[in-house]
Amino acid sequence: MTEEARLREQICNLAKSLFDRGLTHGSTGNISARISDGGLLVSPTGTSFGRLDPSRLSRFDNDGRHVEGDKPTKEMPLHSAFYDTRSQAGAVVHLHSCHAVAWSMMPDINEDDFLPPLTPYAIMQLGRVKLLPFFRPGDPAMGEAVRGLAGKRTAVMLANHGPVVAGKDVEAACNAIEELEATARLAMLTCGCRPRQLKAEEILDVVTTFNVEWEA
Ligand SMILES: O=C(O)[C@@H](O)C(=O)COP(=O)(O)O
Ligand SMILES: [Zn+2]
Repeated sequence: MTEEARLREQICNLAKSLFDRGLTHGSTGNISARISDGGLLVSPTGTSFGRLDPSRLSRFDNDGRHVEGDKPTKEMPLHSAFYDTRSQAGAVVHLHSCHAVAWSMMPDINEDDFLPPLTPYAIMQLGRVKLLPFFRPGDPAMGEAVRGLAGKRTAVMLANHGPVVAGKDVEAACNAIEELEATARLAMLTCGCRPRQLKAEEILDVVTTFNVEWEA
C-alpha cells in the first residue's frame, strides 16, 4: 500500500470513529490532511463522516488546484487558512460536536479563551482556543478570521456552529478536537456548580513543562 493510500484509509477510519461516537452527525464536519508531495486530501462536500470513501476524497495539488476526486468541502478557505498560517499543520478537522456548540452559545464566554481551565490535558492538546463570531457556513470570511490569528492558535470555535482544530497529523488533530469536545462537556456539566478550576500557577506549570503554545 502506498503512503497516500494509507493516509486515505486513515482519514476515513478516523472520521468514521468520530461519527460512530456521535462527535458529528449527518453530513456535518470536514477533514483534510497534507500529502508528502505538498498536496491535500479533503473530504468531499455533502458527505457523511460515517461513510467517507477513500477513493473519492478530493485531492489538491501543491499549488492549491483541485485535481482529483469529488467536489471538496465548502470550508476549503477555512482549512487553507490553517495550512497557510501554520507550517506545522498536517491536518485540519471540523466537527459539529454538541457540547462545544452548546458552550459557544452561553453568555459571557471569554472570546480569547473559549474553554475554562478545567483539566491539564485540554491545555496540553489545544493551548488557548479562540471563539470566533458566527459566520454563515462556507463564508470565506471564516478563513480570513483564521488568517488574522497569524498562526498563533491551533484551535478555534465557530460560534453556534462547531470547532476547527489543526494538528501535526490526522491522528493528532482528531485527538485534539475530541479533547475540545470533552472539555466543553465538562464545562456544560459543571456550569453553575462553581467547579475548581486550575490556578494560574498550575496552568503555567503545564504550559512550561509540556512546551504548550500559549498565546498571552
Ligand atoms: O456547517 C456546514 O455546512 C459545514 O461547515 C460542514 O460542516 C459541512 O459542509 P461540507 O464539508 O461542505 O459538507
Ligand atoms: Zn460545519
